[in-house]
Amino acid sequence: MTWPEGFRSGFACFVGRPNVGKSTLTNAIVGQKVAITSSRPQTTRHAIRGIVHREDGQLVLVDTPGLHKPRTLLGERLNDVVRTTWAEVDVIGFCVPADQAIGPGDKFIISELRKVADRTPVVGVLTKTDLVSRDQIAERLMALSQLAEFAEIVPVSATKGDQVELLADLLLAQMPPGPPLYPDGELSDEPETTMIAEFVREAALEGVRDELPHSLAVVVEEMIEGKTLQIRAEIFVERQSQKAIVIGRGGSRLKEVGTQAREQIEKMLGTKVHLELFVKVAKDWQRDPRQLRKLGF
Ligand SMILES: Nc1nc2c(ncn2[C@@H]2O[C@H](COP(=O)(O)OP(=O)(O)OP(=O)(O)O)[C@@H](O)[C@H]2O)c(=O)[nH]1
Repeated sequence: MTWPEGFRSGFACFVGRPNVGKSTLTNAIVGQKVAITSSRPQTTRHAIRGIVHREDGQLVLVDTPGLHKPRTLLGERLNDVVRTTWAEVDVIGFCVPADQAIGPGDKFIISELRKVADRTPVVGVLTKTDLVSRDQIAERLMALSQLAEFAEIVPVSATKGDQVELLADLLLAQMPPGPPLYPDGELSDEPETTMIAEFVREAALEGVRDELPHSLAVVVEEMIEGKTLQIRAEIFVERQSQKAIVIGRGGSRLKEVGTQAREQIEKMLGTKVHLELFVKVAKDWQRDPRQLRKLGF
């Protein structure tokens, strides 16, 4: 396989105590729209939180549950999952918040990190820098640097967007050379996305096939991971009259379509799904190349 010269790709995760800003940072790095491929990524067993597509590389951010002091067997199992993730990613971002002193919780995590991933580069991330003074930032950076051997140390504010780009650069620099792991941009290349769209299409056509011959297309716009997988899909028809058919009296048909499609999707993915459907009129979409591509033809 060939890929652009100098291209890097791989997996990263953020670790740290609860509430240090890992999720906010992930969203800031990935951008507004956290476009998740699915609950079952192909190259990793871990939930993907977001993918950064860049000219020079691709950064896949994965989720890890928090590490706890195990008190139960379940706690131990959970910690095993955490450790497996740590051992499998290419770089780890270790987060501590600028508005709190480094404490025993941080030291515990770092020592555990070192046990399972002693060769994985760790980038020290000082989060929430907008909450403190410059002096305080400098002090905290010093303290952080004494905690462990970090490949890099960087102060960021996810809410202000300060240094977030730099952090992405630093993480990417730790990735091995390699091709993109996931297709860029639109989700339509994902086999699972295609299948989800197909389920919705099938359900929408059920019983009204004759009234809507072929003039119906479905695009999965967004999938967001969570306790339930949130899917937002758009059903495209050509004319206003067709829109009315799909929606039905008081939205009754669309509701049925949603229920039927959701059940199929849940069966396929094995997770709970919240499916939101929108019906749009795309006039003459069958003759517009740009629209066609968007609709996956
Ligand atoms: N001022 C400020 N607040 C932030 C920043 N990043 C996160 N926060 C806030 O800190 C809180 C925790 O942020 P999360 O991103 O949920 O933290 P987390 O580490 O993912 O938390 P867990 O999921 O519990 O592990 C939220 O109220 C955020 O709004 C930041 O850069 N600046």
